[in-house]
Amino acid sequence: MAGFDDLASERSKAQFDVEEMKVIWAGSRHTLEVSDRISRLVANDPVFRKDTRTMLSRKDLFKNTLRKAAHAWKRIIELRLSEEEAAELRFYVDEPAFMDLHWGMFIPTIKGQGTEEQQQKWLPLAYKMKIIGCYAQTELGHGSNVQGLETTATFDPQTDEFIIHSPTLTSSKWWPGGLGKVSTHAVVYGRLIIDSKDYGVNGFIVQLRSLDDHLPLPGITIGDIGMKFGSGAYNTMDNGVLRFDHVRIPRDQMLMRVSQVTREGKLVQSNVPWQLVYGTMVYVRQKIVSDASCALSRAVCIATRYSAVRRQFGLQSNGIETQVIDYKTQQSRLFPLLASAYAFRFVGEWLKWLYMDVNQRLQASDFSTLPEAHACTAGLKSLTTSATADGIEECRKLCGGHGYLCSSGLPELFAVYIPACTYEGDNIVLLLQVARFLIKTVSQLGSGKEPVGTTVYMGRVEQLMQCHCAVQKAEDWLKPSVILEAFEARSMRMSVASAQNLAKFDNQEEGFLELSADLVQAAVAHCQLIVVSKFIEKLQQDIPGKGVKGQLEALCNIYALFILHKHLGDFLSTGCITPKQASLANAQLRSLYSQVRPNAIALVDAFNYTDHYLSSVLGRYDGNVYPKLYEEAWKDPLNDSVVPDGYQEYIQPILKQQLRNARL
Ligand SMILES: CCCCCCCC/C=C\CCCCCCCCC/C=C/C(=O)SCCNC(=O)CCNC(=O)[C@H](O)C(C)(C)COP(=O)(O)OP(=O)(O)OC[C@H]1O[C@@H](n2cnc3c(N)ncnc32)[C@H](O)[C@@H]1OP(=O)(O)O
Ligand SMILES: Cc1cc2nc3c(=O)[nH]c(=O)nc-3n(C[C@H](O)[C@H](O)[C@H](O)COP(=O)(O)OP(=O)(O)OC[C@H]3O[C@@H](n4cnc5c(N)ncnc54)[C@H](O)[C@@H]3O)c2cc1C
Repeated sequence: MAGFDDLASERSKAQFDVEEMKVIWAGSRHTLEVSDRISRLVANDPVFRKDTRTMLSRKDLFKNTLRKAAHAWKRIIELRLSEEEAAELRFYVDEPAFMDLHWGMFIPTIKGQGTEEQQQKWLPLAYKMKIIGCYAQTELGHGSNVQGLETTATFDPQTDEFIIHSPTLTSSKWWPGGLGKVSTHAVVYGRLIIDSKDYGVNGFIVQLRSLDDHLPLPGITIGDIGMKFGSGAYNTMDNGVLRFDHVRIPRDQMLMRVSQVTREGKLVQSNVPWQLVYGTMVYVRQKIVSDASCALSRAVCIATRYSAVRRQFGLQSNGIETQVIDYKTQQSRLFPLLASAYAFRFVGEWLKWLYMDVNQRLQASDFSTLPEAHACTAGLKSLTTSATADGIEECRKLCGGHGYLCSSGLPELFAVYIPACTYEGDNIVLLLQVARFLIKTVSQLGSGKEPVGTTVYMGRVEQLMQCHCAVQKAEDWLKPSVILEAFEARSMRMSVASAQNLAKFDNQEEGFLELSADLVQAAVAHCQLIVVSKFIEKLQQDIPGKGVKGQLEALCNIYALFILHKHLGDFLSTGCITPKQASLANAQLRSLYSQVRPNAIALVDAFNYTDHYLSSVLGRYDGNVYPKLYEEAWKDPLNDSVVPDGYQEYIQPILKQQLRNARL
């Protein structure tokens, strides 16, 4: 049978130890064990079925999500799951819900921005889910511009309270997940006003709904903002609207780690930088980078398996057609995405480390690495989510017509994923933050302040502005030092050119706006360098398992040379490489595709995804695509009856009309 045989035969061709690659992908043997166990637990639990999701009405879909969330919480308690296991369970349940915001933003905000006393008061309630919280920052009129928020929190010294108010329609909170129908509490961001003076944006814990009957508290108007893109998809989430009419909260519900308001109404700044008010966004952006590798690898797994099962044209001697994965065009679209999935996995791992490191330093009042952490999380969030959103759509096209069916799993994955390019910071706005950081770094070169972290390479500005790529033959592109130098030189030269152009403006802010499109490209170049360099660093670690390191080297080179090929204009116009070297890079890329080809199925098997998680007929582990596609079609509610509802009202009259016309 086609499919079964194809995938079995592909697996037998693998030239590396798949089980060891699974460990590399998971991060450790322990993580693999946890993820494997929990994914099976979820797959075998009927409550977590997801095959009807795209066909449910919004109300039924939402109720179904509530049921799953409640069941997930019950299982977490019953099985005494650790935090790590609970997070895996949430991952494999694979349905955005209010819990994500409660655990992913509300709790981290209290931890990061609350004082010790505030943490002691609120965290136990939140951990036991006696309250459910969300993160209410964005407003109808302001999302990207956080300093432009309009909600006010005015201190009333008479009662020792803040009055939370929405002064305009555009100040209505708009978008927060979990807010619309579920959350009992929110961290609300608003302008702190004391004695008519505006002290900028701060976070406040506000109770929204009664803990007895879930009704909104007096002065609060609250609801869901409506259907979003795609069927199923992110519509499991109750993104909400919220307005305050002079709602009073006690003074101690302002999050006071960064600044405190005293009983007398005095604002006292602590020694931590005010940017910590933005801290939750740094945490979540870091998480989003790891999630990008999951979403991309999932799409790539589906497209790769299907490409080995699908056959078109080119009858071989045995009378069967060619597997589409053997077409070079298919490989040149698919394998860079496979390589990107691995690249994002490793840069995500590194970013997690960076975040932990900065957090530890913050606890010890060392704030020196905060700007670097902000630039890296913002830039990599932007780079990886944009590439993943595009990559999922490319995987849909790689699956031809069947990729457009919901049963392929790709339309819903795309619809769920694409808002990641917007939430936690619009991707362009975030790249502009990176650009500011780069321009600042360049402007400080030669001032005695050495660049640190991911900008260390800028310390070699003279060498990087002048160096010439040493490639003479295609294989030279396999040397990590050659690749690194080309990427460093490109990024350096683009940042320096932007800084030089900026210097021509009398007004730097005006210049920044005028040059912003170029600045964004410089930021992309820097972020791509980070991804390439972290992949290369990963390969310098001890990597056990037959053939594993070789496969990862091939993927690393594919990622780097694919990016070089895609952004050839940058590399050529900055003089980092010559046209001849570009064509050698392309030749090397083709040869790398041939190297990966026999291992492609094993490389996606290493993600260790269950069929439940993939939820794709095309990506099934056994490759049994056609019988299952056929079977799925019959499950559509339209096929419940042979003659459709509406036949007599709408089809029959047309047919009869045509009959009369024909007789005329
Ligand atoms: C069943 C139970 C299961 C349990 C387990 C569950 C597990 C779940 C766990 C985890 C899941 C995690 C995932 C969570 C789900 C994700 C869903 C997503 C939901 C979406 C949420 C949102 O979207 S929230 C809203 C996000 N909003 C934004 O991102 C707004 C973007 N805008 C900004 O960030 C700022 O406005 C901007 C930075 C653009 C501009 O700031 P501004 O102050 O106006 O000015 P600027 O001059 O540019 O900056 C000043 C100064 O500050 C520096 N800086 C800026 N930002 C930061 C920062 N974040 N950190 C540090 N520093 C920062 C900037 O560089 C400047 O510095 P200097 O140049 O002055 O040195
Ligand atoms: C699914 C989803 C879930 C969300 N969940 C939450 C949540 O839980 N809590 C919460 O508080 N918020 C949430 N948000 C809101 C989200 O954080 C904002 O939508 C996001 O920060 C982008 O802001 P915006 O919508 O104002 O976009 P805008 O800033 O209005 O962007 C519109 C366009 O303008 C461009 N633009 C904006 N500023 C600049 C600039 N300075 N220079 C150049 N171009 C610019 C952008 O690139 C974009 O093309 C969510 C959003 C979505 C889609």
